[in-house]
Amino acid sequence: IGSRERGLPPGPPTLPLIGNLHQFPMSFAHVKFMEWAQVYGDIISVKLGPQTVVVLSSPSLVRECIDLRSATTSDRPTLHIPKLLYDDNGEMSLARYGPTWKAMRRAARDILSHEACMKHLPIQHAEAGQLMYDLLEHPKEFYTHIYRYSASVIFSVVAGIHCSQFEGSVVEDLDSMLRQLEYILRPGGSPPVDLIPLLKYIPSRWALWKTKAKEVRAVQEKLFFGILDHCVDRIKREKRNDCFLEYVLDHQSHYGLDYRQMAYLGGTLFMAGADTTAVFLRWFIACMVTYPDIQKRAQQEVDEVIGLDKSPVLDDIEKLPYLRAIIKEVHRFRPITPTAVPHSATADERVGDFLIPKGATIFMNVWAIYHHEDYFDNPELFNPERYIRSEHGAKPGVDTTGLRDDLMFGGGRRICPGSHLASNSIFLNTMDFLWAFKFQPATDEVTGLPIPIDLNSYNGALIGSPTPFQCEIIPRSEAKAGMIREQFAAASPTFELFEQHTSLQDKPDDGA
Ligand code: HEM
Repeated sequence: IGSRERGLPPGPPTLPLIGNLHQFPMSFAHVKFMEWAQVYGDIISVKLGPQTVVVLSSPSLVRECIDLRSATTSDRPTLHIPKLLYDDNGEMSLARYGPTWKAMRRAARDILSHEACMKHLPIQHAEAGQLMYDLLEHPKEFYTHIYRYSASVIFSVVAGIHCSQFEGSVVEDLDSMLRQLEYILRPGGSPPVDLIPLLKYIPSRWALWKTKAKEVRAVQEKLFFGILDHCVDRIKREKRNDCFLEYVLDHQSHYGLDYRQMAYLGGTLFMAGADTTAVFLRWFIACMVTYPDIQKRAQQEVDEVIGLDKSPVLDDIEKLPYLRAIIKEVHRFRPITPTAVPHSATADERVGDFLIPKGATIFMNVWAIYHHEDYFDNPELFNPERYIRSEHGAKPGVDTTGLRDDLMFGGGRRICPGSHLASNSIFLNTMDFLWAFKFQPATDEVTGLPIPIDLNSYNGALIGSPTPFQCEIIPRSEAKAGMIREQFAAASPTFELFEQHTSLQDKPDDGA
């Protein structure tokens, strides 16, 4: 036990019984995996006791193992804490590859496909308008405004609930639950139960992680069931607003989902969709503040294409190659989920000379691929120009097999189903931001000097959010500030299609 079996990809030397357990990174896993890839190659294996972890660090390997062989590499590893929270298949993004996951995935696709997302554009536009208004009126709280925006888009589309404010709304409930979840999943938050299975049998009174998991489970149940109950109640009151959960309730037997699975399908979408888009937008702002010349050039492009007397619409993005290059570069430079979400193999797979054994956990190290010197010139430099020069931003003459601009959304059958909704938000918001505002460093009140943003400072968890930073967000003209206020006021009829109450404790207005 612990030693690397014959045929496995190479990796760091192992110790008897524990393998590489003593070296396995508890945070910033993408960085350690990349260091190992630089020594042992683009496919490595790491032993955690008897368990094998394979890490892929080249686009062609991701294509071969994750995309082309997705029939056998689309499972998820079973981990102790997620199991305490969701049993085996309760939560779609961690569910085993099987009938329950397939049913949830089919339902999610019906609301998140490219075509379906076109129907969500009016609410995305209206929400984007509120975000602009909030940034205009209270720019210092931009972290919260961005989070409210991205969560409220998902709540509107999935549950028909528009949250006009963070405080006292389901957005705040979701945020507080996600922070509790992060707490129990944090590195060192529990002993290595998955690696030393005997620990699972420690009685709850001595195993704090079990108590905490129970608490989070209860909070999630209250939130997810509360929202689904709310949709049922709305249908009964004949106040439908055509949200996704109403549709799933109507087609329950078609999807084959029970009440709990429907509630948790909604919950998965809230959890997977809110933080991710918000994190991208924060990185975008951080990069614009840090690189004023790039910001200026993008603003020139936006001004030329969109003009001064109208605000951007989604189709404008096609005419903005430089902004599209910036978006790709932000995704490359600071991928939101640097190691994606691990897959697991359901059969032995041979890759070149190596074996990926059945049951192995497979990471695609998006970070290592996007920072690979064989593919990208000076990968640590934020340089959108690379995407103007070549399609995937790669060095000239490099074999780009498998290099996709959407590697940050994962791959194979588990690829992110929310990518269209997320990309539409990102296109709309970044055009809006550049059209309306100038982003610049905050000023240190004592020294009077600009406060730089440290682009290397972020949390090393599954989602790599930049450490909270300050900046100044200034309207580019009074005329634009006026248009933002007018557009926000004009969005009221769109918001009225959704429920306006912001907390599950509030009683919805039944029009009686
Ligand atoms: C920029 C924003 C986003 C990024 C970078 C992102 C990234 C990812 C990644 C890397 C995965 C794992 C894919 C794999 O296993 O290969 C994933 C899965 C998932 N994402 Fe996203 N995501 C984003 C936005 C969203 C949004 C807006 C939603 C929902 C509306 C969403 C819903 C999901 C779900 C449900 C899964 C689980 C899929 C499965 O296991 O079958 N994501 N996402």
